[in-house]
Formats: sequence, structure tokens, C-alpha cells
Amino acid sequence: MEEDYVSTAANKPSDGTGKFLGGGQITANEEAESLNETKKNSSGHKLKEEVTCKDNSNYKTGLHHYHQDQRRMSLTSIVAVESPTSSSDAPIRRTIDLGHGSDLIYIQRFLPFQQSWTFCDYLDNHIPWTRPTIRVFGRSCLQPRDTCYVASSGLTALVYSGYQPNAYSWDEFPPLKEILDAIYKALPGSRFNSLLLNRYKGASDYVSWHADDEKIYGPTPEIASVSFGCERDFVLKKKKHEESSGENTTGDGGPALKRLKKSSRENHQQSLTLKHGSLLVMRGYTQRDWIHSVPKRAKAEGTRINLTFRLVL
Ligand SMILES: O=C(O)CCC(=O)C(=O)O
Ligand SMILES: [Fe+2]
Repeated sequence: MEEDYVSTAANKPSDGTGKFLGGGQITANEEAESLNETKKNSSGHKLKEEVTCKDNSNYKTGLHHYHQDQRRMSLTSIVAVESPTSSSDAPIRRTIDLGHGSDLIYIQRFLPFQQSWTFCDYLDNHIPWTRPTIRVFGRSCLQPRDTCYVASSGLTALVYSGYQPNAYSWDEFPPLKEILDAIYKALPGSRFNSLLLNRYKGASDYVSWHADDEKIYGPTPEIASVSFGCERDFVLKKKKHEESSGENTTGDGGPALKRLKKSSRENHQQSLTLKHGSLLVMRGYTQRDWIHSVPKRAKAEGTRINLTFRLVL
């Protein structure tokens, strides 16, 4: 599927390695271009909150809210700051109520900055990345990002877009267990037994609109997503009602998604910039009622690594 967004991502502060840099600010025009189906309506209205980081660089948390059929921006969700920052490097935790039983948690600086770079380098160099051929609208094409899958033994296999990844063992990559332990501390009571890893090697790598609504995850999956490296935008939009109740929209396209494009003017969008070392949690009916994507961003030149922890039932 080609719902290509062309826009930019924000800089990460200098880490001394200069390795995963991507840069630039999103302009109103680029943003309007980036919203393919809603060019006329979304003229770059968005909200960004600014915080100051450890290195005193002025940073944006990147929480944006779009309301597509209005000229002026309006908030479409309740954003609750649960633990306002007391020191500049403290995690900032927000819950975002998408309504109707769907919600997100976003924790900026979930992992310490330098440790996140250590994880990022480890993953970049030790994960057996592959770029598989997948089926999109009945055609074979190269997946527009690298991937790898780690899962506990004995689970039902993951299959998406006609592709069944090999399941590697957690034991092969000890740092993944450290990251999982940190997630368990942040999300008491949660459990995850599988992990899909994605590596975006530059501006033209992306993940197109989809929901992680495979049956193996059950009706209300909790998905914990940790990001490293170059910041990228993560965009959600509401499914049309008929897509919310049954049809599988997982993967990189399908008939349901074609219909969805036509009707998306009425849909709200939510967009977050996923920072280096951040944690995003999707919960409740988010996979049933919403689709999400990481669009292309022309100036997001650096490598980004994303880990999505899931529970196969
Ligand atoms: O890279 C991301 O932030 C999201 C990846 C994703 O949606 C997925 O793996 O299903
Ligand atoms: Fe996903």
C-alpha cells in the first residue's frame, strides 16, 4: 500500500556519536502534504508542548492533535500528565484517552538517554535483521523496513502480510530482557511473550496504515512500543465503523483499507513524535477501532529502531 507521507521529523540532541541523526521541523505545508486524504482540511494545525532536556536543548514532546474537518485545531482526547517532571531528565508519563475504551500511555525518557544509545547500538549490530518480501494488495514487494521476531517457545506463529517470521529465542539477546523488565516496572500486571522489532534505515523506510489486530492477540491487546534513535512520527486514525467490527486490517493493505481512505475525512487523527528512549503503550480497543502508521519523513535521515512487545494468547 502506498499512502506515502513526505514530511520531516525533529532533531535528537547531540549524543556525541552523531550516528542516528535525522533532522528538521515539520512545516505547515509539509504537514498538509503529508495528510494525503485531508490536504484541504489540515493546514498544519497542531499542538506541541515544549520541555527542557538534560543537555538544556529545547526539545518538543511532540504530542499533536488533529481535528480534520475544522479550520482550527481542537483537542480530540483527554491528555493527563500523571507525573509532571520535577527534574529535567525525569520520565514524563501521559495517558491519552482515545475514547470508547481505547487509550494510549506515552512515557518520554522511559529509559535513560545514554543507556538508550547503548541498547540502540546493540540492537543495530546484533539482531539478525531481514527485509522480507510481503504481499500488499495481492502483489509481492519488499517490506519498507528491516524486521526480526523474538518469541517464547510454543506460541502460535505470527503471520502478517503473507509472511511468517522465524521466532528467535529471548535467550539470544539478553538486553531485550532488560528492556522487558523496565516495561514490567512501568506497567505492573502486564505480560508480554513476543516482540516484533523494526529498523527504519532512513527517511524512506516506513510502516503503512495497519492495526495489530491479529486473532492471536485477542480482542484487547496491550502493545508496548519502545523507540530508539531517530525520532519519527506515529500517527493514528480512527477506523470507519464497519472496519471496527470484524475485518482484519493488519498488514500493509487490503480492501478494507481502500474503503477507509475514502472516508478518512471524517476521522480524527492523533500524532505523536516517538522520542529516543520513549515508551508508547496501546491498550483497550485501540487495535480494533484505530489504525496506525509511521509515515515516510523526508528529513528523518537517521536509523530508528522500534520494539513492539505483545502477548500471544
Ligand atoms: O515503529 C513503530 O513505532 C510502529 C511499528 C508497528 O506499528 C508495528 O510493528 O506493528
Ligand atoms: Fe503496529
